[in-house]
Amino acid sequence: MTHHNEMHTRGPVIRTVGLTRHYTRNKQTIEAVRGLDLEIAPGELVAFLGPNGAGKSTTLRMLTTLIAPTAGTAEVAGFDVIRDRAAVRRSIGYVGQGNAAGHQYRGRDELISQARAHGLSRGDARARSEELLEAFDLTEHADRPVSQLSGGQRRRLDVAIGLVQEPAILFLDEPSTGLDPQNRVNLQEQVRRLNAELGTTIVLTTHYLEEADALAGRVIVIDHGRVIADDTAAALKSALGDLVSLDFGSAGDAMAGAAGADRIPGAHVTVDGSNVSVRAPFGRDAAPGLVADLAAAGTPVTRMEVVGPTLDDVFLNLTGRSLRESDDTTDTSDAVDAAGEHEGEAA
Ligand SMILES: Nc1ncnc2c1ncn2[C@@H]1O[C@H](COP(=O)(O)OP(=O)(O)OP(=O)(O)O)[C@@H](O)[C@H]1O
Repeated sequence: MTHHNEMHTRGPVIRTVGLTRHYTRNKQTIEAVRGLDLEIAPGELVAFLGPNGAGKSTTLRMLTTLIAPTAGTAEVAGFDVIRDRAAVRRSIGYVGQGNAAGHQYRGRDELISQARAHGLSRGDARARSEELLEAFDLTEHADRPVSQLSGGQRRRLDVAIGLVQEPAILFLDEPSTGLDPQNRVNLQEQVRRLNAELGTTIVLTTHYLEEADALAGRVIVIDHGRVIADDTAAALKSALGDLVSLDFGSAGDAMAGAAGADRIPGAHVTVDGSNVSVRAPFGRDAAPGLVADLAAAGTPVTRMEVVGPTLDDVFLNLTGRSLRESDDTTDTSDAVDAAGEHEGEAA
């Protein structure tokens, strides 16, 4: 299969320079996105990871031409999001947080007609639609009008509609929100397949660490409208390193343990009573030697635990806040204005 949209560039498919978006609310300026410089190459699978309100959706909405930047520029598929809006739109697929499917149509018809509208042959459109209905547990609901589907079923149909179009570049805004774990797995599989088999460039937003971790080749961590980290999940995590927790028989032994741990390259050591925590790249590899040395010195470790870093640890290290916590807190403060410009979000 080939793409139906030719791009007129060979460089990055997405490039932003100083991309900025402000909102004005109650005479106050909200700097939702603050000077984003990004380059995304063809075929990349990128996750924007960040808490609620970080600016992920706003970024996606600018890249998909739904809202205009306040400042800066963005090119998608080689086209400027302001000057060549129509060309950008022809090159992309987008699944927003709202609903895409028309109410009166049956799910299957909606899928097939979207596939046809994006250039698939009648046969391919049918086959691909059935495949996606199956993948998202929608087969038995496919003949019901969309208006009669539950929130979760509609969400799955929306994601399926985004995937059926087979665009060169696909934007998914929190595609897994509202999906149960099994459907999340199905979604990830479908996204991975589009990326691998068709070379589709995929940019998705998520606040699920596990999803960014499992799915994306590249994780762009966004907080307060800025990029605070941009790398593979593996690189982000290994730069932070493992957490080694050591218990000792006494606080005195722990002090000796901390002194030993300090010699591990890149170690960040904290002591709490008779416990020593060591955060260090390759901490897992250094731990056995440290334990042996301490035993030989007469200050033995009584219990050791090694925990690999998570993306949440990465976020915590960069911001001083947990991604999960900041999620909750921002959520409440934002709730007041939730009715803003957003498309009606599925409950
Ligand atoms: N239409 C709007 N009017 C005013 N402020 C807005 C509007 N849309 C978003 N904002 C504000 O801009 C900031 C960034 O919001 P945005 O939706 O881009 O974040 P997000 O990272 O996508 O979070 P979420 O996961 O909740 O969608 C937030 O402070 C939000 O309240």
